[in-house]
Amino acid sequence: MHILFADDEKNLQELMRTELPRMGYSVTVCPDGLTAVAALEKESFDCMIVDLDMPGMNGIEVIEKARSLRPEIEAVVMTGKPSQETAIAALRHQAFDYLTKPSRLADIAGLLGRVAERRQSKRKLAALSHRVKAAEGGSTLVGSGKAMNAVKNLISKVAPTDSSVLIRGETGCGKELVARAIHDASLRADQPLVPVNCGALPENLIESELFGHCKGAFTGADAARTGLFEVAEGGTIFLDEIGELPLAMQAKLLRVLETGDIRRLGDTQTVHVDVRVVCATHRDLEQMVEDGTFREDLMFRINTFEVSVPSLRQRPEDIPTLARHLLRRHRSDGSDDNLFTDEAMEQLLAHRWPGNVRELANVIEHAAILCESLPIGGDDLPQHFGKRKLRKEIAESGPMTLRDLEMLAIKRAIERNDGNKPAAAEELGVSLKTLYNKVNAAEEKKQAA
Ligand SMILES: Nc1ncnc2c1ncn2[C@@H]1O[C@H](COP(=O)(O)OP(=O)(O)OP(=O)(O)O)[C@@H](O)[C@H]1O
Repeated sequence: MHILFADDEKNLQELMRTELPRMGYSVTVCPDGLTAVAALEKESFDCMIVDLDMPGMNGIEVIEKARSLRPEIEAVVMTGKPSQETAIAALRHQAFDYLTKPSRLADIAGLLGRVAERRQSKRKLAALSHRVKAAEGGSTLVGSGKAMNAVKNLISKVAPTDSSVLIRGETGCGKELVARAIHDASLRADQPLVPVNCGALPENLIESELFGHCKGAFTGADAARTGLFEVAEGGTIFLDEIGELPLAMQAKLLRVLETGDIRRLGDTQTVHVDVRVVCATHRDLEQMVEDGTFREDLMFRINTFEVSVPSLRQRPEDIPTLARHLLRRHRSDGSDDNLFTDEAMEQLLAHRWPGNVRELANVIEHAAILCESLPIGGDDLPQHFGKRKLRKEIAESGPMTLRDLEMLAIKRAIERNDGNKPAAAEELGVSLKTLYNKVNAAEEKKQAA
């Protein structure tokens, strides 16, 4: 670590000049606050140790200046006249620690070891966030067709408020991405966004996951655990698949949303949390209310605003941009305006996408792996796109007899299997003999005609 040491005591300056390098750190020693600020303007430091009482500019003023010049720096305050006021001032300026003089070198070494650990954790966290972002593909909502623009417009209006939002849409259409976009455009953007998949949590664990538990609250609760509502403090909790929440939990969630107070399992005290709630579902909540499986009061509480994310079928105009964007998650080669052949793009546009953008993302990943050099061609797409081609041919061919239809399916299966008839028969679920009989019968019919 590179350390800035600022103190007007000459003997301390000398001591640090020799001892800090012996501990393995490089150091710049300054005799007063103004020189320290000048050093901060010139280079970056991992940590600064500043004396509180220095001529010209005191330690707190130096820290204040450092916060704007080098926001990442860890600050340690040193003083020969400790007082409650100076300790509070140091805390307010987010000082890492507060040392009283005279300090033992062993204490300073221990303290710098802790600073180094914190720097390392911060770096690891930054690297992890970077990896998570890369894996999730960032939070950019791709799509500029009318339907998607309406969604973006609504997001920009609701994001800055603190209202609850209910995001609706088919599976894989981008509900979580919309939740991220709402969080990122809100005043809570610097605080955590905590996604919870209510459908993936076992019923007996939901309460402790959301609200936490005390040690010994139930068999197996060997240690206290912080719930996700507390983890999201100051930020947003995203309750995905809210329709899957059991009725008993719905009642508890409603209470939390109304009071902002949570109670850890096994605790007698409540804790107040400041968390914005964004929920999502692909289920028909109104129908669930009618069926008695979703509480009406909870539905009213969570849907102050509703954002409906269109299915991919409803916005085919976004498929080319989305396909290019998703391909760029895996491939950086090729030229942006020639990433897919016309045939491949036609197949993508003709598909119905029941799994929406997630299905498109999977298809593109598959193609990105298979395709050696871009553009992606029709053959790089998964096999079921061939079946889709069949559906398109049927749709376009006008009236057909059942026999014609059967022959078309046989022809395409043989093509797909590169002329391998046993494989085609297996795919069609018939014996090889039946396949030959049908092909021969069709040939005879053709010749007779
Ligand atoms: N408009 C979009 N722009 C870019 N990527 C998108 C878009 N919509 C969805 N995706 C991508 O598609 C995948 C699925 O999206 P997401 O998880 O947000 O869907 P979901 O509706 O929350 O799914 P589920 O219903 O299964 O919870 C993700 O990889 C996401 O990045």
